[in-house]
Amino acid sequence: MSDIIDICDLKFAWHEQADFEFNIEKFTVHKGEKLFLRGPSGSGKTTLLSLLCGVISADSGELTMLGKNLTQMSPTKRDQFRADHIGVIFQMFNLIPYLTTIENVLLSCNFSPLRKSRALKNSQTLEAEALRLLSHLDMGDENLLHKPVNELSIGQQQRVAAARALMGAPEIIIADEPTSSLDADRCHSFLELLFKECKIAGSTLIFVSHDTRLKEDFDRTVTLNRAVLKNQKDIVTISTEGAM
Ligand SMILES: Nc1ncnc2c1ncn2[C@@H]1O[C@H](COP(=O)(O)OP(=O)(O)OP(=O)(O)O)[C@@H](O)[C@H]1O
Repeated sequence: MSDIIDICDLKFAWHEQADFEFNIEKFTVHKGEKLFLRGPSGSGKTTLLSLLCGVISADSGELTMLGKNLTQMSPTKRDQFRADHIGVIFQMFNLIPYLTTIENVLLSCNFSPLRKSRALKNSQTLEAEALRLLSHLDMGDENLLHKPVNELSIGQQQRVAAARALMGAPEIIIADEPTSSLDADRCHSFLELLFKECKIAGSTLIFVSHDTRLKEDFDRTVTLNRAVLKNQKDIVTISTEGAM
């Protein structure tokens, strides 16, 4: 299996005096993998996702995605890289409340001609592709499509956020605790839909959750460990369960 993400000797601290430092010797994610990322509160899950999304940059080391070293890119190039190659599902979904379901899904293509052209390979128009994805996620009902998203239930908003992330078939989907506000049944059915769509799009999934019951459904579990060291800094390392 080829690697889609490769981290080598990466170091990151929020600032010089911070009591928290990332120190990742080696971390790889394979193409098409479904990865479950866990760790106690404060262990750095969101920080790692921010590094992967290029919102922040490592202090040293290498973070290579799709063969490109993000640590050598300018912030503007990283923003474009994220728009082209990464679909993000946020914990609070980050939908635009006054826009409709379909308008929110179309947003993904606004900043990426690449994703726009990929979406148009699947369907004749962007609207048709958004509708196709929303239908697969059980959100194709005409009444729901044209409703402002702040009038949708949490479960419905979550599926709109998933459709937005999947629009234009990005190579990587990053999901930051998207199921935290769902009951067990709805959580399971959401995961099934997400897995199915990632498979169709050929996307690699990195999924953060505190709910370790979900990990059985994933190819591999990665745990962030925060170790308190004598020099007052906590160093975060990574350990893995499951086949590499
Ligand atoms: N913007 C920031 N500036 C300074 N320190 C930060 C910032 N964001 C996070 N931290 C610190 O980095 C460490 C890791 O935080 P992070 O949010 O990545 O953990 P987490 O595992 O996602 O936690 P949780 O599960 O509670 O969301 C914490 O010590 C936190 O205080």
